[in-house]
Amino acid sequence: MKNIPSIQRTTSQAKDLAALRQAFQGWKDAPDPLTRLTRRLSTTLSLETQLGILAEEMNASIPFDALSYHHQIAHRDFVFATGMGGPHRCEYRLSLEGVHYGTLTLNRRQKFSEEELEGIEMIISAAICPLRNACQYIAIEQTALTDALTSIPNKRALDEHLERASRLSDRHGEEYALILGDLDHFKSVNDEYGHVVGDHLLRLTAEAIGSTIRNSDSVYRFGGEEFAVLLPHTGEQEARDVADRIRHAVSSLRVDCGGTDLSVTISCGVARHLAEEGASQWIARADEALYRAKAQGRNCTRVFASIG
Ligand SMILES: Nc1nc2c(ncn2[C@@H]2O[C@H](COP(=O)(O)OP(=O)(O)OP(=O)(O)O)[C@@H](O)[C@H]2O)c(=O)[nH]1
Repeated sequence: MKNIPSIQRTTSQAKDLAALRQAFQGWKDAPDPLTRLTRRLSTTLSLETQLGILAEEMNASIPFDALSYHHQIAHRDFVFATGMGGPHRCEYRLSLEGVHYGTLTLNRRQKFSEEELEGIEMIISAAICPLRNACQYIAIEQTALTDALTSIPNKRALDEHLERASRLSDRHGEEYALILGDLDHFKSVNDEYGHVVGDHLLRLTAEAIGSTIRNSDSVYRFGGEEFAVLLPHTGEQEARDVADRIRHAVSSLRVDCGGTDLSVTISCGVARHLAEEGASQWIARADEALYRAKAQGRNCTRVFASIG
């Protein structure tokens, strides 16, 4: 075993420790605005909460009438705004190591002085690293909830949304329906035309389903060639109609495979949410309905309630 030299305490170390103790006290009690700002920002990875803290701390040093922030993260617009505008504005494109992290705008009724603009830049410089971390956190979270092939939400996102829908349905009596759709004989598409064509068809299917449903509905890639659609404020009959529209949209897809037009069909199972039911039971009933649709000839819709 290697010998570890014994640690000698020197007078300079004692001084360093005293300075550390003093710095800690200062950091803990946060007398200066930048220390307080960075300390508060480091307590959260929520970009919204961070921007609220930034607005509060900024306003304490440089009063403003409105602060807004805009950034596109993982193809989605993130917008934060607080206060009401004013004719004078200063805008900052936030960036760190060449990467853009959004645009921050301050508005005020009075013009900003040079000293104030300098102060704003100092505050932004102190906040940029935590803001970068929060932006990256959103992007990572988004990636974890998105299917890489089709760019639509994945099964993990569906599980989260179904749990939330179950709770809302129980608490407020809102109607929710779930459609599970599974492409028919998809294995033979891969076998005959190859995985590249299969992948292309999966992307087209995701788009076709997405363009068939309302804005308030959401589509997910549930598994390999299986999709799910969650429909708020939707009863059984309405959900069946949506499933039939999805079937029509998917069967209308054509992929040109060197002279032959490839087409597919999809089978759908529908289940509305039942009181006190958790996400997994709800999915299981929709899956049961889908199983019936497959067993009863494919390219058709079956609703769980109508079984038996
Ligand atoms: N190209 C491609 N194929 C996939 C992907 N994920 C799953 N698959 C394929 O989807 C096929 C699913 O086959 P099966 O479960 O037998 O179902 P099926 O052939 O669609 O038959 P039915 O569902 O009974 O109508 C398999 O060949 C999988 O390899 C993917 O990401 N890309």
